[in-house]
Amino acid sequence: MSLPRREHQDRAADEDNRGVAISIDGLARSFGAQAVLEGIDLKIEAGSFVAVVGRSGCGKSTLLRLLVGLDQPTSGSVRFSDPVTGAAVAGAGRIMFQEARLLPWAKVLENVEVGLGRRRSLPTARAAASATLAAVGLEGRENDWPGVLSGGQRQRVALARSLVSAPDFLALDEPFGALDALTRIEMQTLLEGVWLDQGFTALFVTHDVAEALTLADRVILLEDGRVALDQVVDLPRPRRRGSVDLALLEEQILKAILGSERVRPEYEI
Ligand SMILES: Nc1ncnc2c1ncn2[C@@H]1O[C@H](COP(=O)(O)OP(=O)(O)OP(=O)(O)O)[C@@H](O)[C@H]1O
Repeated sequence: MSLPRREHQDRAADEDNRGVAISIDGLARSFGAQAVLEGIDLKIEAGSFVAVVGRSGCGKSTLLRLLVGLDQPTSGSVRFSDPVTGAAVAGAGRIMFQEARLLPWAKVLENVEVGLGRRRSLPTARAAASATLAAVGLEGRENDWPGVLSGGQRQRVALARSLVSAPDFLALDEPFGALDALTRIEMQTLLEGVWLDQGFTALFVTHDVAEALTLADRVILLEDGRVALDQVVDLPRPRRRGSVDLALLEEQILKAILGSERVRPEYEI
């Protein structure tokens, strides 16, 4: 099932846009003597899609965990605010991981309802979970057990569980990293569709620079605990995979990550 698409530009002006603006100031996190994040300063526009890339261990997951309140910073702050009034709002973000982390003893629909927290006892919970499941292309699979689903279908359920509460911010930690190449493209298209439709602010961690450029308005490179590159991706959607524009940006970001002398010939344009 496909979702209705709205143009990105239209969505920015849409009063129903529910994304929050995020202001990250001097955010630092150390584990013992290891300073993982050393002072991250970022302003994230409400409803934007920001990708975070960087070498393994540079602190991408640590940043996401701090943003959704799964961890506390050593210093610095994160502020979520209403884009219209500027008033601070309590962070109501959700996070999606590389593994679906479904409850094996609960059916698909119940797994989605888990995303509602205490609101799952409301009479509207079941309908909300069904509608969200349909929006991720799993209509009719409500009563399946997670064990019978493919990896891609399990990630669809995980996405539905993240979205059912209508979050204003969604953090995604390599959500498609374990999927095969074709399923990954399908999931990227699905995610872009629900993001365009629902207007939440998205922060997406990936090792795959091409994936970041396909989806994001902005690509942030983390290195040595800081933002080493902040690249705006001002290309129309849906982006054409393999286009020259994307390839040029990919080369630039890979050079920033690997160092220009270490970019292998296949990345040269
Ligand atoms: N709870 C923790 N206790 C101790 N060290 C931690 C903890 N969480 C993360 N680290 C360390 O912080 C560093 C950054 O980890 P993080 O998972 O944020 O990196 P990453 O960029 O997401 O890596 P990858 O791309 O491999 O997933 C690593 O050296 C890791 O061992």
